[in-house]
Amino acid sequence: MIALAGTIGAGKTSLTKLLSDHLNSQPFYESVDDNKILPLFYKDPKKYGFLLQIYFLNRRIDEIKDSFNNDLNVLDRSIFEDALLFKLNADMGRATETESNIYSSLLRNMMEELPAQGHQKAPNLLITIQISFDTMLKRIKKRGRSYEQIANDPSLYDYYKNLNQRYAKWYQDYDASPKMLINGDKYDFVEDPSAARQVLAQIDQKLESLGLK
Ligand SMILES: Nc1ncnc2c1ncn2[C@@H]1O[C@H](COP(=O)(O)OP(=O)(O)OP(=O)(O)O)[C@@H](O)[C@H]1O
Repeated sequence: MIALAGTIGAGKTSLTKLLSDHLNSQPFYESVDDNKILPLFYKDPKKYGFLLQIYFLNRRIDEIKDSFNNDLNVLDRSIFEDALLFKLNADMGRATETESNIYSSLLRNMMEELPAQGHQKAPNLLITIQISFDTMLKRIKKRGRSYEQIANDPSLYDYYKNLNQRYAKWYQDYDASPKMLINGDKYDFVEDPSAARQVLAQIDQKLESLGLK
């Protein structure tokens, strides 16, 4: 499968739709609107941080299991980014060291590739959409999910800034599969059909070089 990555508002969900239509494969979306824990987490991150991670971990393992049968199925977020988000939250004092250690060890255990299993759990390709902090703020505002708005909670500004900064290093260090970057500032694939075509061409080229297409 192909997994999309990128910060909040990067356009993962939109690219999942575009790409799965283009490849004639199945998209896998993690529904944000049905997530009952997310608004609780934004209200009280210290209390709900760990629960939210366990929720996401469980959901993403489900997605991996459901999507493995086609190398070109598209997941709208990779499981590997959750660790980045959780580390940020732990560094901000929203999770204890014990919670953080248990999460890391659980993730490692769940993602371990076993010789007898039919398919690897890591994606065949990770596509990261990179956007600037400015674009991130604009997209979050434009989308308007109330609990994500800085206008309602000014402390989110620093959270988002820190998250955006951490993505560059996270991408550099990521080595669980082949990977590629899409410039989400330069290519507005949601609003501009020609940018969408260019992005799909870049991805096609990468898939061909990996023998997946
Ligand atoms: N592991 C996590 N820890 C904390 N919050 C998370 C985690 N994963 C997702 N979220 C939160 O869930 C919400 C949805 O995030 P996500 O980036 O998956 O979708 P999105 O914002 O719709 O992305 P896109 O616009 O790229 O499709 C955000 O508010 C984000 O902060």
